[in-house]
Parts: sequence; structure tokens; C-alpha cells
Amino acid sequence: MVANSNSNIPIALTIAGSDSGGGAGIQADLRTFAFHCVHGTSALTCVTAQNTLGVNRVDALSPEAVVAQIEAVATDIGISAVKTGMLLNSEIIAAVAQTIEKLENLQVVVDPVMVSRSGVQLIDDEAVETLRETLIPQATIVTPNRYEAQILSGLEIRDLEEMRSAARCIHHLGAGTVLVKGGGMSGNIRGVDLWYDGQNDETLKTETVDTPHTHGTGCTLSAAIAANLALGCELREAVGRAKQYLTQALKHSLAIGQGQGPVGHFFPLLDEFRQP
Ligand SMILES: Nc1ncnc2c1ncn2[C@@H]1O[C@H](COP(=O)(O)OP(=O)(O)OP(=O)(O)O)[C@@H](O)[C@H]1O
Ligand SMILES: Cc1ncc(COP(=O)(O)O)c(N)n1
Repeated sequence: MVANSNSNIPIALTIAGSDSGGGAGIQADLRTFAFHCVHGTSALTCVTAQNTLGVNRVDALSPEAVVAQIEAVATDIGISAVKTGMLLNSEIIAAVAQTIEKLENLQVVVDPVMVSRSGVQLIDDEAVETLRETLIPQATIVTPNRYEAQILSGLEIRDLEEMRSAARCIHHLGAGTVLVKGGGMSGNIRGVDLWYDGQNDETLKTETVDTPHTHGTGCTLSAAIAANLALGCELREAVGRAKQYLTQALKHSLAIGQGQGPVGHFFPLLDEFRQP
């Protein structure tokens, strides 16, 4: 039998950390790519010992090891979209920025992972400056959460108007489009995101899902944006679709562990494979 091989499959790359608990990081990204029928490639930056209660330990890879992974993929398999997640330190960020700058026709989704929603700092202080100066200017879109947007803009964010002001400040750093995520907001703007592309701003809302199990929402959203870009969507459509996917995954989140469980990436298959 001749294999029905497919050479036209869209390909995306995630440059991120490993989450041993499987809810965020590389694990969430590759699962999200797979559920979009996008072939996922990866460059690991660090290994976290993490579960639903928090991060116990982080071990970094060398910048050279990170670059070698990106180059191995780019020079052979090819990629049309990349997302960056937890880059951990200044050296890794600078190396990633230098490497992806050389790649042509690449759409770049920067999730500036600095602080998890549970308040854990995931990147050191010097790294914030390097992110601001080297990687954000290359971003097709940058997707800070409330706390990351506060750090990047220097502004406090308590409402939609302040999300709007922060998005404008971050746009000045050189990103093409800024999406300030509202998962960390409260009341009727919890889960409302603010899009600013340098000309227009827009609030993006699906529905607020009432669940404590939100681990990995940011990783999943940025990976889904990259997947949709790899599939050929325009940026605004890619973000809209990604938000729909994320909302469904949140509605099917997993109440596992003793803390904040992860979103349920495989909701499209749940009914098919659920045990009786
Ligand atoms: N309870 C919720 N209901 C609906 N959407 C939500 C909810 N919580 C988060 N979101 C959405 O999830 C996406 C990620 O936003 P969030 O602010 O949670 O990012 P984050 O803090 O980077 O995520 P993470 O928890 O992975 O760190 C955004 O589109 C946000 O609006
Ligand atoms: C490896 C890794 N990357 C990203 C996050 C952020 O995700 P969250 O804020 O949901 O914890 C994380 N916790 N771990």
C-alpha cells in the first residue's frame, strides 16, 4: 500500500519551557498545534518541575542549545509561524531574537511570559529589558497578560481604558499588534481582551467561563494564534479563531491535581473517546 503522505502540512515552531504537569509551556503548545492539524516543532528553553500548585524548580538550557534547535528545524523542515513562550533569561532571549531575525517569511507571536497568573515570576529582571529591546520589535503580535502589560508599559491596569493605554505604549516598542489579555481582570471584563494594531482598537469577547482551572490559557491562546497563522489566516481572523478554541478548552478544563488545573485541549475528541 502506498502511503497517503502529505507534504503541504502547515508547520509551526514553539520556543518555550517544559511544564512537567503538562498544562502550559511546550506541552500545551504542541497539543494546541496538533488540534489545529498543524505539525508542531519545538525548541526547549528550560525544564520546570511544576504541577497544579506551582513551580518548584527551573533548569535552563544554554542559549547555544536553544539556537541549535531552532536552526535544525528552520534549515530542514521549514516553519511559517513561531510562538515564543517562557524564555527565562536575558541570554536566551537575545539568542532567540538574533536567530529568528534571520528567518524569512516568518510570522512571530510573542507571548511575553514573565509572571504567571498565580503571581509566580517566571523570568528575571534583566530579561524584561532584553525582551523589550530585541524580541518585541520583531513581533507580528505580542500577547501580554494584565501583569505583563503593566510591566511593559509602566502603567497600572484596572479597567478597559487602562488596557487601551497600555496597549498603545507597548505598540511603541515596535510590535505590529498588541493583544492585552483580560484573564486577570475581574467583574464583567474578566476574559475580555484588548486588540490594538496601531490604528484601531477593539475589545474581543467570547464568554466568561467560571472556572478556577485556567492553567495554560495564555500558552494555548498564543499557540492557537500561531497555528491559525500557519494555516494561512489573516492576523485578526487568527486571533478570533484562537480565542474561540481557547474558550472551548476552558469550558472543558481539567479538575486535576490539588490546585489550578489546565485547560482541556482535546475537547473535540471527548465525546468520541470518553469511557462509558
Ligand atoms: N475565565 C475566563 N473566561 C473566559 N476567557 C478567559 C478566562 N480566563 C482567561 N481567559 C482568556 O484566556 C486568554 C489568556 O488570558 P490570560 O489573561 O489568562 O493570560 P495568561 O495570564 O498569560 O495565561 P496563563 O494562565 O497561561 O498565564 C485570554 O484570551 C483571556 O481573555
Ligand atoms: C513552562 C511554562 N511556560 C509558561 C507558563 C505560564 O503559564 P501559566 O501562567 O498558566 O502558569 C508556565 N507556568 N510554565
